[in-house]
Amino acid sequence: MQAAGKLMKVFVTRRIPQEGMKLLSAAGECEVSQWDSSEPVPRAELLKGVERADGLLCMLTDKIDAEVLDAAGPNLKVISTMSVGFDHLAVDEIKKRGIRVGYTPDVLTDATAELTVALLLATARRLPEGVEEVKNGGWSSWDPIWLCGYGLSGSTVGIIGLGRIGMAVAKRLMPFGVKRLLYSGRTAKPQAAELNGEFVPLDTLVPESDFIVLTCSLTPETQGLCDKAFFSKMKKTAVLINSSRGTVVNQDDLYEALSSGQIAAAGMDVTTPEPLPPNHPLLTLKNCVVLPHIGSATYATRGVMSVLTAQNLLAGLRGTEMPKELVL
Ligand SMILES: O=C(O)[C@H](O)CO
Repeated sequence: MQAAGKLMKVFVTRRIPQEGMKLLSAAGECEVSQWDSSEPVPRAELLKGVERADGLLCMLTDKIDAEVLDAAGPNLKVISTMSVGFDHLAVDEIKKRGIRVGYTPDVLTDATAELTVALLLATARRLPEGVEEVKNGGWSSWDPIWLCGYGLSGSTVGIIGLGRIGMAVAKRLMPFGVKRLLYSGRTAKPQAAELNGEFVPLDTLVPESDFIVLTCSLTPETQGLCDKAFFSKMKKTAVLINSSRGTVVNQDDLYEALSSGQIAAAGMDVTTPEPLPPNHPLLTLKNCVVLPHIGSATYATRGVMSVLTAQNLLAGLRGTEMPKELVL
């Protein structure tokens, strides 16, 4: 509990939407210091900023490990991340020290699902290539065999990780005339029944899907899941979409699969590293569409995420129930 009149020390690792910052200052309970930049906080500044902090408001770009927790010291009660993913947090270390964690599930589901569908359509129907051809004079006439791609109608869609976002993606794709919805993951999901989703092993999903969508979390089981062996089982006409985490895909193997025609195309909103260097081999391929991790990037969603992150932080500081606490 806060001693009377004493402000809790909070470090915010980035410039965030003002709704969230307003909430923190309106609470009048914390002394906030902030890395006030649109670039990630350098490691040395993070280690300095977090010293003696009671609360840390961080981003998915900040690696919160034992070194950061040691630098913070024993006052740290709460870490509130402005993300639904938490693979950047050393959960075991955090749990050991009794620090609570807040995160932002649900509020970004619709925006992320919408972007995933947009990326799938853009990749399958070759939109970036088409736009480029219009600009560079490559469009000479309407051509019966030019810039053909793959459509969803009558297709089989395979979703790996049918959680909140996976389900929202599936709901949006079915009205395009998808014939079969397959999904793989740890457990069968009762909610998949409303879409006639079939829970199948990966060995079935991979060879039978026309579109494979990755919406799983990054875990030891999913790290490097999409590798040479995985791509060799996919249809040559299949499209891979990744809106989970970059390291679920082995990018060297993906490059091979795309450049050799082993698979048709890939659309990735997440990469390793982020940002992907502009000279990365994947960016030389026409059948690879890469976005800069913008799944949740609508004005409204980012505003709501910042508010929820601030609410979680304040609740953690007060020792009350958080709107969205990660159960460690
Ligand atoms: O984990 C998250 O929150 C997404 O990847 C970005 O919004």
